[in-house]
Amino acid sequence: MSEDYKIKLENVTKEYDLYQSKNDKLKTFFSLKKRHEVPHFWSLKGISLEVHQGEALGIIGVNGSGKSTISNIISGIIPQTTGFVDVKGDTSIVAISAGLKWSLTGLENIRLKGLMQGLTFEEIAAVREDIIEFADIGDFINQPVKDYSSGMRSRLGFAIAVHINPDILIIDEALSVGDDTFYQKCLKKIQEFKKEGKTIVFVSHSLKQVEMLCDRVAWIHFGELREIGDTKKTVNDYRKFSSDFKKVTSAERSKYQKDKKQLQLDFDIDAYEKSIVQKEQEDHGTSEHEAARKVHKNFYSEVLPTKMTTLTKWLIGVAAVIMVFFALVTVSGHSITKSISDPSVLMHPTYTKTQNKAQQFK
Ligand SMILES: Nc1ncnc2c1ncn2[C@@H]1O[C@H](COP(=O)(O)OP(=O)(O)OP(=O)(O)O)[C@@H](O)[C@H]1O
Repeated sequence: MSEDYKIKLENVTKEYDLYQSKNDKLKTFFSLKKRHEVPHFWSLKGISLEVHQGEALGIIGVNGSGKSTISNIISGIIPQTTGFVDVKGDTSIVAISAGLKWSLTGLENIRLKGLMQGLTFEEIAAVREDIIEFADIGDFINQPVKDYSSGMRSRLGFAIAVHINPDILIIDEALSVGDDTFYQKCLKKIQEFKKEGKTIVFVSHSLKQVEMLCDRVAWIHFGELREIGDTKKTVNDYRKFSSDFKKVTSAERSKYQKDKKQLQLDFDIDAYEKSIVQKEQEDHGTSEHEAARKVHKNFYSEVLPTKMTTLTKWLIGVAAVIMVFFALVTVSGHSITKSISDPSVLMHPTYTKTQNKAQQFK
């Protein structure tokens, strides 16, 4: 892979823990046992791809294959579990389900997204009218977004995203709602973006839209990159898979999906890391130790731990015990040395001076 990229993903995985309830989540968080007891699902099983400046990359795949997970990782909405992610520039995501704050009005959302993108108040004011005109939602701009129809939300989300001037535009199923006039307006805007040399990631189930807009396409299949390359070839291969899949019996279809999902449940991250180490050794002739060190660094250095390690849990436990001890020492009125030599005194507080005096006059 070259360094001349706008977006780079290398061996990216995403794991979700499948907790039965919030209680289970809390228990696992504080548990000192290994968390392997919780079933977990690997939404991405190691994705590597690059998107270049001025390129429009389409992402296609069946429902639940991991397309939105990828677009959300690129946008910085969710972190990857392992792997290297580098995005050079400001991203703006347009997704049916992401971006807008429902309790705020349309106008407040324009301000919020503008500020989040790093625009000044003057810059926001300069594009505000264009956004309102593009979104075409009339007086609703002063209403909370929760009162909008899904089409209105989508129009506003798209209008904001394309007017706050991002380097990278990520469009996740945003064109599937809204009427034809708005759709044509969006297509025109995306084409303008392309002409300006901006980078686009386009997630869609509409193969026609993908063919019209994308220079290359990545086909994601049950968490894996099944194919990436020329739009026509990749889309045709995907069409062939879909039509072949429709021809088999529904029992065969369910079995195929069930088996694929099972592989996502059984995915072994350590074995995957080892396979990358092996490839690194073969490709660069490095020693196993050196390859393992390099791969491990790229695999985990980017990722903030989302779970407490056992050591952290122990340290928090010890800190809690010390805090409780000092609280009891203070309340009991005994000295620290006495409390350490005979902790049972903590259960028998000393009398205060006033109480002692009161005792004398009894
Ligand atoms: N928060 C979560 N917890 C558990 N599993 C999740 C979570 N978010 C996504 N998943 C699972 O990860 C897999 C990929 O989801 P994702 O939304 O990325 O797929 P998709 O290709 O965008 O699907 P669609 O085409 O239906 O939008 C799915 O099996 C989904 O159930």
